[in-house]
Amino acid sequence: MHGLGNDYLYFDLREPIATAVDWAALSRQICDRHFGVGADGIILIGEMPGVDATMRIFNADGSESEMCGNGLRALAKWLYDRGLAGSKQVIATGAGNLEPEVVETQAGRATLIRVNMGHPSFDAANLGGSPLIEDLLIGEDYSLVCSAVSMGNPHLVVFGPLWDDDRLYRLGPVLERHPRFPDRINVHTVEITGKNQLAMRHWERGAGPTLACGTGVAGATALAVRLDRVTSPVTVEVPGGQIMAEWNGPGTPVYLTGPAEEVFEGFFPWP
Ligand SMILES: N[C@@H](CCC[C@H](N)C(=O)O)C(=O)O
Repeated sequence: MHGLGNDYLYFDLREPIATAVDWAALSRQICDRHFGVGADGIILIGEMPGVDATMRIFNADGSESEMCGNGLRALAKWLYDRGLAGSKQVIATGAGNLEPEVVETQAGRATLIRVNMGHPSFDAANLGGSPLIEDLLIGEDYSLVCSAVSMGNPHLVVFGPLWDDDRLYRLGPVLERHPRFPDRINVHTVEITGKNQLAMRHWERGAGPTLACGTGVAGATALAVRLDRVTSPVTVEVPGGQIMAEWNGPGTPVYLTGPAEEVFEGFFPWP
């Protein structure tokens, strides 16, 4: 399934499987776009009392993340389309219990999902001591003004004209592994394109360039509102399409509204 081209392979683990699986290794292997199926990561669907489902996400390089915004919308669609949950859901993630709601359907299938993504955190402690904005030194004599935000997972935002491929592919991996962020970080170039509009490109931790990053959109929108650069609601243009983000300031959660699509279903031959 995918949300705006940010694609994941989902494993339904509500019935436990007999084999012990190295999920990190499986993710690396199956997400390879030439030697595997190809995806930005894998998502494990599980069960737990009190919620509609649980979700774990591994990036294509095998690293595990706390959360995935596009992946969560697609999981909500999966549950809804199969009659496993209603339109208002609660899904347990590494970033806490989050609440997707199916807001549009076609022929009984979810097409648009609005998600309460939880509260953004600009708290220094979440990002290895990074303040809201700083001059991040890259190499010996080059620095970038960056902002950092956590949506359960960490994001670095660089406001300014949208980076071209050359800049994204050069700076993305360097910033992802900047020593300031020992757990690595998702990197976003963000251009303010209107009072209620942003354009973004992403270099994701563990996945590289992706067509969309939901938690990144949520975090960047909260930062842009907090810095008085846009007013909520905000339409965000990402390489894979458009998504809507809302944030009404400190003490309130970020909401994201966007599509999700299912591409195929199959059976995995567990050894
Ligand atoms: N694409 C996702 C985020 C996936 C995890 C991320 N790469 C990380 O390591 O934190 C989204 O839509 O939020």
